[in-house]
Parts: sequence; C-alpha cells; structure tokens
Amino acid sequence: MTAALALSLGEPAGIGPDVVLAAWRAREAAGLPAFFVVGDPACLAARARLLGLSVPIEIVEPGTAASAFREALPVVPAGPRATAEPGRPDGTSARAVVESLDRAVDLVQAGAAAGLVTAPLAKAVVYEAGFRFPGHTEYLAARCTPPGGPAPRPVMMIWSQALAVVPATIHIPLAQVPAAVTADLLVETGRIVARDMVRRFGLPRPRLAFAGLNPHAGEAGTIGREDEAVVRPAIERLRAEGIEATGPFPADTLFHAEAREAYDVVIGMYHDQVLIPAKTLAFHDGVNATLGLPLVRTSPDHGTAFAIAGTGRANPSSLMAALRLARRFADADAA
Ligand SMILES: NC(=O)C1=CN([C@@H]2O[C@H](COP(=O)(O)OP(=O)(O)OC[C@H]3O[C@@H](n4cnc5c(N)ncnc54)[C@H](O)[C@@H]3O)[C@@H](O)[C@H]2O)C=CC1
Ligand SMILES: NCC(=O)COP(=O)(O)O
Repeated sequence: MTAALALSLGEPAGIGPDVVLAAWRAREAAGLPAFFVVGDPACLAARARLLGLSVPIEIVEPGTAASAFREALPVVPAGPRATAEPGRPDGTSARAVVESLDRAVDLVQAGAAAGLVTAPLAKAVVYEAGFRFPGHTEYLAARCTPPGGPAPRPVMMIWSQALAVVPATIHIPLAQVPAAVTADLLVETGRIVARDMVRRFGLPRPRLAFAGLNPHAGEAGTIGREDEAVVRPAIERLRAEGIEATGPFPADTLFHAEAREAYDVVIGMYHDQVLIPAKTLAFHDGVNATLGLPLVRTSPDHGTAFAIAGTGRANPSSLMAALRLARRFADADAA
C-alpha cells in the first residue's frame, strides 16, 4: 500500500484540529488521499467532543496508517500533550506544535510518509518557545540542508484553480524588499517554478508572468529603477534558458480575469503583492505549497483563525485541497 501523507497538528488553540477532524469525516465524499496526524491524540479527541463529532481515533505506526484511514483517524503520537484551549493560545503547547512538525518531517525524510501537510501554527507562539524561523517554508529549507552543503532555496506558491502565485521574497519586512530582489533570486525562483510546473503540475510549457516591484512596473524607470535594472534582465536570462517568462507587468492590472488567461503563474516581488489577489480570489480553496525542496509540503492557505476555533465554523476546504495537491505532487515525484 502507498505511504500515507503526514499531517502536523499545528496550533491546538487554532482551527487546525477542527479542519483535520472535518476533513477526515469528509474523506470518502471528497475523495481524499489517506493521511495520518502526527501529534497529541488527546487534543484531537477533546476537540471532537467539544464539536460533538463522532471521530474514532486510532494510534498507529506510519506503515499502518493508510489501511487504518478508512475506519478511523490515524494518529502517530509525538511530543507532549497539546493543552491550549480553543481560541486561547497560551504558549504551553508550543513544544507540542514544534515536536509534531519535527517528527512529521522525520517521517517524510525517512520515506514513511509520502509528503507533509502542515496545519497552521501561530508564529508568535512558537517564536516565544525558541522556534527561529519566520515560517514553515524557511524551517523546511533548513531541514533539507545537507551537512556542510548550501541551503536549498524554498519557494512559496499559493495555488488554486483560479490563480497560482509565487512571492520571490517571503517573510521579510517590506522595507527590506528592494534590496532583497536581485536578478539571481528571480532567476533561481523562475527556474524552480518552471521545473515544478512541468514536473508536478504537468504543464509542458509553463508561462511565468513577473509583476514589477514599483507602481506601473516603474514606468520605464521614472518611478523606481529596479524593474528595468533587475527584473527585466532576470526575465531575459530565463528566456535565454528557454523558459517562457514575461514582464515586468504592473501588478495592479495583472490579476483581472482576462489578464489571468495569459499566464500560468505570477511571480511577484513580495508577499502581500501576490497573496492578496490569491486569497481574495480563492481563500477557501487555496493551497500553500513549498517548491524547491526534496520533499512534498503543502498546507491550507489560512492561519489559526482563533476567533472561530472550536465553534464548528471553520471551513475545511483549503486543507482538503492541500491534501489532494500533496498527493498529486508525491505521485508525480514518484513517477
Ligand atoms: N501556514 C501557517 O502556519 C500560517 C499561519 N498563520 C498564522 O495564523 C495566525 C492568524 O493569522 P491571520 O492573519 O489572522 O489569518 P487567518 O487565516 O487565521 O484568519 C483570517 C480570517 O479568515 C478567517 N478564516 C481563516 N481560516 C478560515 C477557515 N478555514 N474557515 C473560515 N474562516 C476562516 C478567520 O476567522 C479570520 O477572519 C497568525 O499567528 C499567523 O502567523 C497565518 C497563515 C499561515
Ligand atoms: N502567508 C503564508 C504564510 O505565512 C505561511 O507561511 P509558512 O508557514 O508556510 O512558511
């Protein structure tokens, strides 16, 4: 039987447990691939009780998760108890969150899971507990760095049927963006995106559209010089390698319906430039995928949504889309 996907628990005070339980309950109707949770089974049992859901939980080894999945929510226990109450993050569960993630990555790297899907964590909570990465993306790059070797470049893609976007810079302050946007960064990002769109999405000739950094993509250098000095030369380098890259385009007119016909993915210069249109168009179906690493990782595109944790109002669609996309990537990587 093919290995199942490993799902990290995420922040217990958030909606992670809610959407995990809801996704498992929808597994047959939604045609979900087999997955197992890595973390505290008691946290999931408590949330199921709170929500009035009947969800049998089975403690498993990773190798038996796929066969257990039909009848019960399989859980590979990891870390200490995750006790934070829904809607009330208190830091006491930070170690449970981080150990769940660490163990899930161990299992993927050991081949005991086909890929990693992460439930949202609360960045401020894990920072206080010493987690030193801005997000999963950067943490996973560190986990995938060979001893003594260079760190691989992690690429964040937010994907839905409506729109795929990639921020070239990820979790950095806006004031640092112009200096961080280098031609080498854009070329490396473009190569990773083009390769994964061929290999994992099955597009024979993906079309990459680059957003400019400045208003009107710099208006020929009159509103900032980065678009002509950095972005355009990077696009030319990618084109010289045979990659179908275009731009830089003004970001404000790059996301309307007709514009979206002309490309398969937008590479933007900073996080909010491309995540705002992506989440506006497809919040509940969007998936956050990490490209450029030697493992599969996806997650829902939303965060911990503390205000609705434990209320039954959390929509599990984004997690379900993340599970499907992780399976698709894992199968493509194995082919
Ligand atoms: N991959 C990850 O671990 C991510 C973690 N976060 C973390 O989540 C925390 C909260 O972040 P926010 O910016 O408030 O974003 P958020 O996505 O948690 O919430 C934004 C809004 O969307 C609603 N919402 C989110 N998911 C929903 C769902 N599945 N169903 C129904 N409504 C939903 C929330 O109630 C809220 O109104 C922060 O600590 C942030 O760091 C945020 C994004 C990704
Ligand atoms: N806005 C997306 C986000 O912050 C998720 O980051 P990561 O935890 O996937 O690195």
